[in-house]
Amino acid sequence: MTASPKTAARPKMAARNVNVFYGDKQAIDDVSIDIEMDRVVAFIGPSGCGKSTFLRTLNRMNDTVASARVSGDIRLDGEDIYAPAMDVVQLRARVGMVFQKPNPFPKSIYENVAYGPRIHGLARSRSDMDAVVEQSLTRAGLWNEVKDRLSDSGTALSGGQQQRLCIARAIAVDPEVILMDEPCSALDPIATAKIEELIHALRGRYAIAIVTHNMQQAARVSQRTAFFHLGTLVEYGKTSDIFTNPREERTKDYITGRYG
Ligand SMILES: Nc1ncnc2c1ncn2[C@@H]1O[C@H](COP(=O)(O)OP(=O)(O)OP(=O)(O)O)[C@@H](O)[C@H]1O
Repeated sequence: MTASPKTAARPKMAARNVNVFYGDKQAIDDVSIDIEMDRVVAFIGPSGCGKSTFLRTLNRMNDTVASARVSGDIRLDGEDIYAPAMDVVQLRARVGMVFQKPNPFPKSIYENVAYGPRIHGLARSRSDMDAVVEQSLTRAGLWNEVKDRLSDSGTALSGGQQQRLCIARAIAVDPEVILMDEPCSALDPIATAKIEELIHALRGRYAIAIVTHNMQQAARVSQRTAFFHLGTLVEYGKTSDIFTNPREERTKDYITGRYG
């Protein structure tokens, strides 16, 4: 189905008629959606409905799965991200990703953030790099907690701090879109609240898509919600409408906890 709520926002990414197969098994069935600038879209739906698979099509992370095959059309600012000429390393800098389990490199806090800008040539000098690291950690809400121990290992931080470090790492290469795949599922409620505050703070600067199992979280952090079921996009619209007045019976059943 095609789903694009009436909105003045500019689509940053446009997916049309996207299908994903793992071998013979179809995981995503004809999904079309716009990901808008300055907004957070939450992908919700029961386990196995294809949320992560669809999220991963948006920066070609499915390329890393040998059996995965993607068809359809996905554009970033009008540019076909599956075109043969697309530089996938560049794409993944423009469309960054934060995973379920925080995965800092086994390197210093500073190096975790500096690594991407260095390989993308985004800092010309040590002082440039220092500025990028400070700005990224500040935007990720972590600077004050780590500024006096930048040479400590990233893996020595708490889980919530590690996840904010991973967000700083994504931010450091100046992305346009940030994809988050259940970023709080390994975190306690306090660390989760910090990530949710951070998502609010980042909203004006990036287009953000978040997969979450937690419907309260979807309601708190997103302005748009996409409900997936059995690989299809059942309903997409304003978060307040999806949660208070869904059009589809299947959406209503899911948000009222009838299944999932
Ligand atoms: N690497 C893979 N190889 C084969 N099948 C896969 C692979 N990854 C996912 N699938 C299948 O694709 C379907 C969608 O999975 P996906 O992980 O995208 O769903 P999800 O909605 O994110 O689930 P969850 O909420 O449990 O994380 C499932 O049937 C799953 O078993």
